[in-house]
Amino acid sequence: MTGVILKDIKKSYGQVQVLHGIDLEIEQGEFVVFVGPSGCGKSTLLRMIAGLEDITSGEMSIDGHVVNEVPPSRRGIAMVFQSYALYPHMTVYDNMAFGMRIAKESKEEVDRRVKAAAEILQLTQYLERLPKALSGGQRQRVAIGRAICRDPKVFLFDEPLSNLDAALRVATRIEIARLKESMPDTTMIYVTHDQVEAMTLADRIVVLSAGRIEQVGPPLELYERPKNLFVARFIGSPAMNIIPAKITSAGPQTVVELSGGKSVTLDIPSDAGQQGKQASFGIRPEDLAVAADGDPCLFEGKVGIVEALGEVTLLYIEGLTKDEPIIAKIPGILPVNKGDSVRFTARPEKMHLFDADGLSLRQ
Ligand SMILES: Nc1ncnc2c1ncn2[C@@H]1O[C@H](COP(=O)(O)OP(=O)(O)OP(=O)(O)O)[C@@H](O)[C@H]1O
Repeated sequence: MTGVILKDIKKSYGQVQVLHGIDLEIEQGEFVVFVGPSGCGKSTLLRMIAGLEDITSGEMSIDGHVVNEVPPSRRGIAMVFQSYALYPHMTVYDNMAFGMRIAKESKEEVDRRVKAAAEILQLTQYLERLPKALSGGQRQRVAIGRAICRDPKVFLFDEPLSNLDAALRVATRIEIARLKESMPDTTMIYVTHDQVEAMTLADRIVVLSAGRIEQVGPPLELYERPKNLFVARFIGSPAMNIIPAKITSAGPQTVVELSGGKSVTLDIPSDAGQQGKQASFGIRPEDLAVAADGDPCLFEGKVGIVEALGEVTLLYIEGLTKDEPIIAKIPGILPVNKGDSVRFTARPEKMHLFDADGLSLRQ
């Protein structure tokens, strides 16, 4: 069964078009995360699903019904924002019960739903407290609890963790993962800037750029098989290294010459028409390794900066690309110093190649 369908959804503010035709089908019970650079239209799209923004053109359905003209209160959605917006003079219990009391639910039903939501979110012991006596993470859980009590068909989250400090973010993210498990039939749509939230919570990630969808897929598919340079650079942190290259031989395997002169053979096929064309070679920092004797050398580079984090060492290698250094993320502690020359290797299946238009040549 389908949860939310967007067909050629466009949005303009006056003369400025911010969404250029979004097509997306979200299954009932799916957890979908919207990511993309600031200003790409994530929040606008979410607010259009909520009914807080008009749809300029296109068709939107929720649960099989076209909702373009349906007001927010009748869409069966609940939304959790960055700012928790709790009533400061009401207890946690009353904050969560408020919407149901307005809707004239029976006292027993209100009590049942508040207690069930508090149980899911581990808020039972805080029900009599006022919001000011809670941490930021607990307050956000109350805001989520209030939304659960409305028993929505679709749950919308607009960067719900961005006001929390690092430790609370992790704890609350885990609460949201648990919430997803406990509400398997509820469709969830979540906007975030945070890679870890997107990678860990999503069934599918939607990558947006300048009001268009770049790619939709499960997190690891986007990580391992980005369709284009934009997604390759956007998913993963530190970002994928991109080295300008020229295709010197096309065929079942492709041979490229990296800027710097090194020749690399990739297990990626290319058409004869690619011969002689410019391309971009991609390798993730975590897919680079220091070459041992006998390993094929991908390239040799001089180390500019060493960041020893204990768990991993980040090496910034200079001279291979004009603007940004190549980054290598090597597990553990490495006896390497600034100025050392290091030979790197990588497994062929971890290499990426993009044509002159930025499209991946991997099938
Ligand atoms: N009410 C408005 N009037 C005019 N332009 C708007 C309005 N709301 C948003 N925009 C513009 O629409 C574009 C998309 O904004 P939106 O808030 O959806 O981006 P976003 O991807 O959520 O960004 P961020 O990650 O910074 O929150 C931006 O260029 C923004 O300036």
